[in-house]
Amino acid sequence: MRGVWTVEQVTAAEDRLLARTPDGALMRKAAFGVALAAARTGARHVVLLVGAGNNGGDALWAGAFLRRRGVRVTAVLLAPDRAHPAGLTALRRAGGRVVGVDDAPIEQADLVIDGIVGLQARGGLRPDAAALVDRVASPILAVDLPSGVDPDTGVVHEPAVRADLTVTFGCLKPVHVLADCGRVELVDIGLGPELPAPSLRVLEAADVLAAWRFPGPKDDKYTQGVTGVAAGSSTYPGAAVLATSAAVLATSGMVRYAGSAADEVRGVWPEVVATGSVEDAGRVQAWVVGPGLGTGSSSVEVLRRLLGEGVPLCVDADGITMLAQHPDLWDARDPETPVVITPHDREFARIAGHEVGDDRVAATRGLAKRLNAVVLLKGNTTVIADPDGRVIVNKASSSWAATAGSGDVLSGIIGAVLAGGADPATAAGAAAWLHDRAATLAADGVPTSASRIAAAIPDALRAIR
Ligand SMILES: NC(=O)C1=CN([C@@H]2O[C@H](COP(=O)(O)OP(=O)(O)OC[C@H]3O[C@@H](n4cnc5c(N)ncnc54)[C@H](O)[C@@H]3O)[C@@H](O)[C@H]2O)[C@@H](O)CC1
Ligand SMILES: Nc1ncnc2c1ncn2[C@@H]1O[C@H](COP(=O)(O)OP(=O)(O)O)[C@@H](O)[C@H]1O
Ligand SMILES: [K+]
Repeated sequence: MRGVWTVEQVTAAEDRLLARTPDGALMRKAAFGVALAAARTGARHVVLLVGAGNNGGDALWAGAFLRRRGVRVTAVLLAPDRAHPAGLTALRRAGGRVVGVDDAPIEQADLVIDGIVGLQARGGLRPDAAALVDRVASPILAVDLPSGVDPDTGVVHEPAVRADLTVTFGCLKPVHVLADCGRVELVDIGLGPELPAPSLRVLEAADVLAAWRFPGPKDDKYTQGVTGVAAGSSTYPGAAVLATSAAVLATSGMVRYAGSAADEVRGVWPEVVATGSVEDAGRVQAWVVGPGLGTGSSSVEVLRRLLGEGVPLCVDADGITMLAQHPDLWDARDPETPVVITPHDREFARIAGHEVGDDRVAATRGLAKRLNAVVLLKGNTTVIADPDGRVIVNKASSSWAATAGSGDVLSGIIGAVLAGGADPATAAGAAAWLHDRAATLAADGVPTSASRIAAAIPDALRAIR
């Protein structure tokens, strides 16, 4: 698990660290990390874009270190009267060239270092900076974060820098897990002891494995957690097959299916215990409800019944629409029963009563608190919020999951991990992580489909075991 801290948290921690470190030491440490990363690219001529603050200071100091290694360095000052004085002196002493915007040798650079703005960034690039960035054809190394991208929300305020590599300091900030920063390198500046509990978390392979339930010598088909799937309709039997497939492939215990697509499900998966209705389904340890289910009165009653069963529930697709249309459905639920809802943006708007907006983390966190449910907001970056305020973020490794029915697969995986007994937010996070890997594996560089994503679940799991 990796932690992510907001600008406010980082700034407070840096203030405490600054108070007990010699003047300028932190910046030089940070800048040295930038210089090392720049040197590793093999660039012979580095152009620094230098803004008014400490972010520009980092770039200037990095330029000084690079110059001492024999690299040609030209600093372009965007705010000449406010450029970091010590950094500027260091660069000049090392033999670096300093020019104004009009003389920027952008086209001659092998590497451009973006020191325009850092943690204090507000809005997009100003016109003079934007005009320079527009001319860049070489790789760009962003200091701390790509300028023009909001540090806390990851919103890209055009025009913005598109970085190939971002070198950040002390800890990851939200921008690094919410936006495209290229490859992200973290330089240790000793901030760790000053940091509070992280604002966001990113799961790693080991966390995903730990959330999964694998059979041991004492297990049988029931003890690993039975997953129930209530999905599909005569119009959408495919959703039932997809969600069930994912549940079958994600766990080795038992999967029950209840609904009107029992024949279709049985035809694909003879091992699934399929019945026509949830009343006849038998006991499960978690339910997936909603994909392709429809929103008519009988579907509403299915959802009401399952919300009252007292087992963890993943509510997706039509299930979310029904919760939005009939808020009284929540009354059927014991508030202690974990519920995970998995909206995409339009479903989010339906159930929240407002658009997601720019701050996807805040929106997801707010809805989770209001509904007392885990909310998984889908997209290229999936945000998972627990009602207690904890948030997991999963940035996709590819966009191949943007294909019809892949959400049904995700809900099946979530149900399986929930049935295995994982904490609901962790289950949702681990499922999103694995779903993304399965999509990337299934695609292998060319378009794929939801069935293939489901079929790649075992390979995705095998790759991390
Ligand atoms: N505080 C510390 O201990 C450390 C800070 N470091 C660096 O310091 C940076 C933060 O420095 P600052 O607090 O000086 O702030 P910045 O360098 O982020 O911002 C500088 C100025 O740019 C202005 N600005 C905001 N948005 C802009 C935009 N879109 N275009 C142009 N200008 C804009 C701001 O109003 C501010 O006055 C970090 O990102 C990091 O690079 C590092 O040296 C590590 C240590
Ligand atoms: N651009 C994207 N990059 C990566 N993953 C994506 C992207 N767009 C959607 N996804 C993922 O694909 C799945 C789509 O789910 P959903 O919108 O419910 O589709 P459907 O209703 O067709 O099943 C979600 O897991 C979502 O996070
Ligand atoms: K920057």
